Amino acid sequence: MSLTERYVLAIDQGTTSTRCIVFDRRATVVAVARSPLPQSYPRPGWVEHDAARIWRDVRKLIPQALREAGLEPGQVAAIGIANQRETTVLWDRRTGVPVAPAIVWQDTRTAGLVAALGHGDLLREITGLPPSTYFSAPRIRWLLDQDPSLRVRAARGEILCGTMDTWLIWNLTGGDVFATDVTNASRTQLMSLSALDWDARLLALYDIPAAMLPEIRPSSAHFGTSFLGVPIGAAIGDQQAALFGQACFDPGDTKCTYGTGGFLLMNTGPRPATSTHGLISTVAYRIDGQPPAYALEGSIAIAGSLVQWMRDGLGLIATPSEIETLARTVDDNGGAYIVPAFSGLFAPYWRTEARGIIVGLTSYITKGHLARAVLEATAWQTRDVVDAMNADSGLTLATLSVDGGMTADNLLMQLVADVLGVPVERSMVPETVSLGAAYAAGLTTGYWTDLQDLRNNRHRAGVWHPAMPPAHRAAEHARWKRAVEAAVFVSRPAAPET
Ligand SMILES: Nc1ncnc2c1ncn2[C@@H]1O[C@H](COP(=O)(O)OP(=O)(O)O)[C@@H](O)[C@H]1O
Ligand SMILES: O=P(O)(O)OC[C@H](O)CO
Repeated sequence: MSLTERYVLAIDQGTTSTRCIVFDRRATVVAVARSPLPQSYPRPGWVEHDAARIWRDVRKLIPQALREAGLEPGQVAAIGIANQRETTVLWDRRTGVPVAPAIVWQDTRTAGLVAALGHGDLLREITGLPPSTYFSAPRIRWLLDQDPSLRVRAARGEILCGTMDTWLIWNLTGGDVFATDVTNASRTQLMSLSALDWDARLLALYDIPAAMLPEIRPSSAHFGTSFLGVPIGAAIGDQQAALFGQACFDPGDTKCTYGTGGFLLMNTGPRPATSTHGLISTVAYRIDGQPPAYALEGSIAIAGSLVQWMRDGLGLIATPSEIETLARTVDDNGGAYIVPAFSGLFAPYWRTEARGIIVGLTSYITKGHLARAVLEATAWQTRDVVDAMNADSGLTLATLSVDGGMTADNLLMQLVADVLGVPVERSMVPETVSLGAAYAAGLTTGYWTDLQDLRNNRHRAGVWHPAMPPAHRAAEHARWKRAVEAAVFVSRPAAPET
């Protein structure tokens, strides 16, 4: 069979679901198999996943996706893995059984540990990341602290540690390959962003034995052979995978994935950028044999979840898509602004203590104005991150590539273009995370030749051009900024993890 008749299978192991998607050479989705992933909240601030279930789901979904596509394993050229980042599991090398539930990236149980650890400047300098419960290292430390015998066994290499990519690779290869990729490793807070290797100073600071950590490989590289006999050609963090799937290969190329939250990444080229404006400096991807590409990242905590709150908390809409219909009943926000700092403000503010507010209320305000303010809040939060990206990178955003469930909202897309003053382009393939993993895997095995081959696959489902007069944009921006100040003003005392 010729190479062009084959397919690539991507695994997208996300926070709320696991998906297996089969793509053809033109990046068309041929089949999708998915399974929801329950989250456990055993205590306030704790969020856990059952890692054994995640593996069982993947084990089941791969054949399911192949069946749906009508394919034999021999027709699959490569498997690529994209995964929720930072979520961490420890397991016994001999039995393959996790020693505890996986601790999810949203979990804040390590707040006290992070505050006590200090060394914020050192962490930022080596890893590009601020001290936070968000990253893996505090979780590994916390797990090892629960049982002193674990640290001893980890030092002997009997207990292994990994993010979901590592866990899946280890299981897919029957325990043969214990490896992660640079993007996932860059979110552990144990890897040097410039050396792209585990950093001895950080391992000492966190008291984590090197023997329990996987080998770090490029994102697009060989990760062994899966149980199907198909090579695993990539592992890459899901937000970086979306950047790759959007073909953001050049410095300045930027994407935003609008789902529950919003994740913006800007490709900053072959050297790490230093952020002085509240962004994370991270690895975008690395293709085997090539220099790495770095990225600046800004996360918006509340985007689509504000729409969910309008539905579930306020009962103003019955489905997310109704937010657009409601917002279109008015011409503007009527002077109302919503700052959705439900769990503080993320990038670029990092004000954990801020709380959500609605300002500008008069008896003129209707639910239509509130719906409009909900969508505008996502647009202005995007603007805040983009301003920080332009300032930190010295580059200027030319267009924003977007994907994710919330991009179904055409009014939101127009508002984002309006407040940024640049075009917004929605990708034809909504599953950009999976596509990025497929691309990276297909490059490894020669299914796709090079980045140009991937660029040729890029098609836009829609483009929105800025239509807001600049003076109006500037005035609205100033009012949004004052609303953000008010959200910080109504703050609660700072939580220790900041
Ligand atoms: N038409 C819409 N307008 C606004 N928000 C929407 C619309 N459709 C979905 N959403 C929001 O998008 C989110 C789901 O997007 P998705 O990419 O599936 O998220 P995730 O991957 O984070 O679970 C939900 O928070 C939902 O409220
Ligand atoms: O699984 P998602 O899409 O919510 O992404 C999670 C992020 O990788 C967390 O950093």
